[in-house]
Amino acid sequence: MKSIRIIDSTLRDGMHAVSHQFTPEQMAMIAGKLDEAGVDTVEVGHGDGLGGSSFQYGFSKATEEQYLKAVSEALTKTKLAVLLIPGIGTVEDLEVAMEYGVKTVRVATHVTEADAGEQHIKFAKKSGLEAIGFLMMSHMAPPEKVLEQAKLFESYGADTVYITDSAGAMLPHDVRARIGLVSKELSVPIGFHAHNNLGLAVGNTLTAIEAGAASVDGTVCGLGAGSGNSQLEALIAVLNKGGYNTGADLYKLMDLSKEVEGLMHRPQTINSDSLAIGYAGAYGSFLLHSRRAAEKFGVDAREILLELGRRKTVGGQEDMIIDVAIELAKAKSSK
Ligand SMILES: C[C@H](O)CC(=O)C(=O)O
Ligand SMILES: [Mn+2]
Repeated sequence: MKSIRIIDSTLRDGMHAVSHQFTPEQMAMIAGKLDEAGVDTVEVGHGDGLGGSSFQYGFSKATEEQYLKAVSEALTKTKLAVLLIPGIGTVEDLEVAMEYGVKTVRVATHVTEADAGEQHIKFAKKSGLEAIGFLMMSHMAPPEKVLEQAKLFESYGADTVYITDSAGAMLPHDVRARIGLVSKELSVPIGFHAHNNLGLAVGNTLTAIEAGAASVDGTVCGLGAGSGNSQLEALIAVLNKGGYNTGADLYKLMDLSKEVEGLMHRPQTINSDSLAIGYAGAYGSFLLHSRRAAEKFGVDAREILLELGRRKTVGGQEDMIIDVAIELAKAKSSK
C-alpha cells in the first residue's frame, strides 16, 4: 500500500471562503477533529498566509498569534504548518509562528519566481523547520519551466516541492505532465494542491498521485479560494478505494464536514464566476475582489476575471483588478 501524506488547508485556504473570518475557537474545534481523524498536517492562518491580514487582502477575524495559539493547543499528533508568500509574509513573521510550535512552512512563489523564496527556505532549514516549496499558478508554465523552478527550490534545501493549480485551470494531462516530469527528476517528494474551478480537483489529485505525487492537499467541505480545493472527505474516500494509505479516518472526516457546513458563509460551489477563474486561468483569490469591483463599476465579474487571465496577472497584483474594472466600465460607456 502506497502511503500518501495529507496536508489539510481548511484553516488557511478555506479562510478565503469565509472572508478570513473563522474565530480561533472555530479553528481549534476543526483542528482538534482533524487531529483525531489522523490527518498528517494542518495549515493555519489568513488565506494569503503569514502577514496576509491587511487592507490589501482583507483583515482576518483574529491575529495570527491568536489562531496559532488556539490551534497548537488543540493538536496532539498532527503537525502545524503555515504558508508564507515572500513579500506578504516575512522571516520575522515566521519566527513568531515558530514560537507556537509551527513545524512546517510552505514558501509560496509564482511558478516562475522560485528564487524569491530562497532566503525563506534557507532560513526555515537553518531554524530546524520542514520547508516546502510551493509553486503557485503552475498551469501558467510548461512542464520544463516548472521543473527548472522545482529544482531551484530543491537546491535551496526544500524537503518537498508542491505543484499548485491555484486557478483550478489544469486538465488531468496537464497535471500528469508536470508531476510526472518533476517527480522523475527530483530527489525530494512532490506534492499537489488542487482547486476545483473546472470540477476536477479530486480527479486531478488522484492523477497527481498516479503520476508520482507523495503529498496532497484537501480541505473539509472543499472550502477554499475560487471554487475551493480538493474536498478532503471525498479525496480520502477515493484514496481508500484506490488502495492508498493516508492514515486518515473517513467517517471522522465525514462527521467533521457536517460541523463545518454550519460555519460556511455560502455553499462551496462552482458558480459562473469561479468557473470563469478556471476557464481563464486567473488567480483563485481574485474572485471576491472581482465581484466587489464588478458591483462598484457596473461591469461583469467574469469579464474582469477573463481579462486578468489574458494579462497573466499573478497573486500580489490585486490592484490590477480595479484597473481592469475601470477600463471595462469605460469601454462599456463609450459603446
Ligand atoms: C495565497 C494562495 O491562496 C496560495 C494557494 O493556496 C494557491 O495558490 O492555490
Ligand atoms: Mn490554494
